[in-house]
Amino acid sequence: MARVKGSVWEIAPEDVVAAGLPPAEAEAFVASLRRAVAGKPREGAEAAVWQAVVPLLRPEYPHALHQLVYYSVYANWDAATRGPPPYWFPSVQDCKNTNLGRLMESHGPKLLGSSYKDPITSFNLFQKFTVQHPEIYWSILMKELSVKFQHPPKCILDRSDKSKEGGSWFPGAVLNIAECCIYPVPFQNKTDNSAAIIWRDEGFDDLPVNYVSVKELREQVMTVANALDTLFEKGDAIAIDMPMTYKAVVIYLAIILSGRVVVSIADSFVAREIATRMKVSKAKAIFTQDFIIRGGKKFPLYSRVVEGTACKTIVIPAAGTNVGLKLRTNDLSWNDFISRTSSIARPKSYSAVYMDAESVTNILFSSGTTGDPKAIPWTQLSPVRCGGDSWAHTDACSGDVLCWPTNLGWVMGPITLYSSLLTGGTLALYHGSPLGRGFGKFVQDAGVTFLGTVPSLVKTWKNSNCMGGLDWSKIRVCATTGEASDIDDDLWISSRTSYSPMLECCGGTELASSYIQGNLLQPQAFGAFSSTSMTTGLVIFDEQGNPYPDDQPCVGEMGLVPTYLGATNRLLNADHYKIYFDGMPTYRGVQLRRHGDVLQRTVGGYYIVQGRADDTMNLGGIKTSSVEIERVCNRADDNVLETAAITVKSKTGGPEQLVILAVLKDKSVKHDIDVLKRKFQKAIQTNLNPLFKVSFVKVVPEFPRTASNKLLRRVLRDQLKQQSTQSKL
Ligand SMILES: Nc1ncnc2c1ncn2[C@@H]1O[C@H](COP(=O)(O)OP(=O)(O)OP(=O)(O)O)[C@@H](O)[C@H]1O
Repeated sequence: MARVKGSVWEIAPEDVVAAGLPPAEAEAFVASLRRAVAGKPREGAEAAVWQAVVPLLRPEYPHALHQLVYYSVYANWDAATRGPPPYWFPSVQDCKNTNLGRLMESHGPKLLGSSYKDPITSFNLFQKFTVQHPEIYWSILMKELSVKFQHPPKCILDRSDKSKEGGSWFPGAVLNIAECCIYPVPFQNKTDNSAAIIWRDEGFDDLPVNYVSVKELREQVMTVANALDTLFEKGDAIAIDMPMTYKAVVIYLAIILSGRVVVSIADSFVAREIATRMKVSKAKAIFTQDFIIRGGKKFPLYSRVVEGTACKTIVIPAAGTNVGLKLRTNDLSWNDFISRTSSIARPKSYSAVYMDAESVTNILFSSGTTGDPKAIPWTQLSPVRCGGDSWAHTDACSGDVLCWPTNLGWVMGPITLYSSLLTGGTLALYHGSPLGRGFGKFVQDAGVTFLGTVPSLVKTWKNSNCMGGLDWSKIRVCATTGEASDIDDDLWISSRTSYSPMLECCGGTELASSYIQGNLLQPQAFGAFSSTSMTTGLVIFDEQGNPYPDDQPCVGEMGLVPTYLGATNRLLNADHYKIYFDGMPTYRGVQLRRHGDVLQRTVGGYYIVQGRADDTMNLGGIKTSSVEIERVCNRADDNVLETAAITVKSKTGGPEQLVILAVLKDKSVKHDIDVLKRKFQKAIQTNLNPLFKVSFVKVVPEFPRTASNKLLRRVLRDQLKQQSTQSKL
């Protein structure tokens, strides 16, 4: 961490040298810094000062220099009275060229009357309008996506059936959402020759990237759909357990195009987890690879899958054209599967199977952070929500190349697929590990314009410094999701892309989208969400279930207004009502939908996720969240990679005791637990509450995580509970 100054005016050449610039360059840098801030008020104008100095901060500069400037500019910013410090600002001119800005310019005056000013000034007003009139918003937005109905819906939202908490969306509509992804769309400038997918295999980092055109994608999807018809019934559930390669995307779309249901299983699961997911979804078959090639290593996949299921398995070779092992009698290699279309007159043509909007297209599983993973059916409405939210919030459109390293088994897989293919964008897929330089080189060579991440990935890139020298200048928007991000890691990635906005996204598999999300029409602050998403009604309530007023800073559990396009109305392995509604407070006569997150609404209307309600702790009578404590502890010592805060109760009862577990960056460096404890204690007392007392600190090699890499605090709590019987806890 760089030495931080009390203000940007105090930065001297020696600080810049200490941050890594050569002396001659440091002199020039400080001179331009002084010129940039000349005449700016020394107090209260941090945002203007930051905007003035950002153009000087080149992506290739050492991170310590970016830290020095950013933290010095905001050294005296009081977040309690001013909200989180903004680092990215929309301009009136640029925002009129964004998807949402254009939409607001065309419809704002009509919908909001004289209250409408421009997309920046009127953002909040417009968002509120979309909550009250989701039908109007979605009817406008549908014209921007490549969603084509075979029969149009009778209306957008029918609220008459009171037994349906979320209402009926698009009643009467008939379509096939996969078909909507694979045809040219003139108004999106999408032709048969446009790139639908760009991909590269790990290890081929110096070869040109590969392109799949819209026509090629369509023909491959249709061939697979024809092959599926030779083996399976309409409506069958077919699983995919393999990396998110371009072939996996072809298979995904073909299953849906042919009127079947995809069962998404992340490729990291062990045989037992595969078995559970196959059973719950009643899948008839599974697509997989012989191996997974990742980070230069070859991991068995087929053997894991067959240990988990007796279903027919279709095996794609991870490398080359032939499967690299012997298959069970009933299983098929990819080549044998495709050759089943050889007797079909036109194997590359296929008539899509049209279905109701509410038909299931995909069964996904939640991460299982709070308990057993839920089996979540996505209908044809869920992709509409994904595409619509990406169009509006991350500005996905024709010309964009979208990359979000993930898997079709995680919600971000299908979201990224639809966000690219329904908005006219191109999907970028790296077949290999996203942790190393090879991935970063792909981002550069594919011309990625939108880069999605999860916090652990950014942390790895930053700490290994593996992306040095790469040109990521085409990236115009970054995004992060999954768990709370680290402000300094976000600063790192934003600085690597000339301070493009790093949009926070937080939602759920069962929502098919984010309920809070950044956008390009509001100033962005690291680690904070600038708004609820379009049409999302959100209520933060106190422990008695009383809602806080909309415009008031507060902290509490949140609930959603249930009329939420794309959200589930059933689960396959649990009682939907019990999980999402039972015991929830009502708001304006409507029972809220549970999501389980604790949110802080700050001054200025930003949201900060404080973690799951289940992870809330009570320290000396004060309710606080683990995430909040971890945020300050992560920065308490340079050798701390990450921390987990949990509380334990002694067997005899009494107050909850705060335990901080830490993973160190350099595990070979000797650490002193008492010093670490003092540092955590000081950081918590200075930044959060002088009354919070750290009872115990433990250094561990790594944290238990869900397969999607989310910290499992409930497992840590259980482990500590067991240990506490013997230890001094
Ligand atoms: N950007 C983010 N910042 C903080 N937390 C996030 C962010 N994105 C997602 N999350 C957390 O992840 C949750 C959504 O994850 P997901 O849908 O996979 O289900 P889960 O809650 O992890 O699993 P389960 O429902 O099985 O417990 C959010 O509700 C939130 O708690």
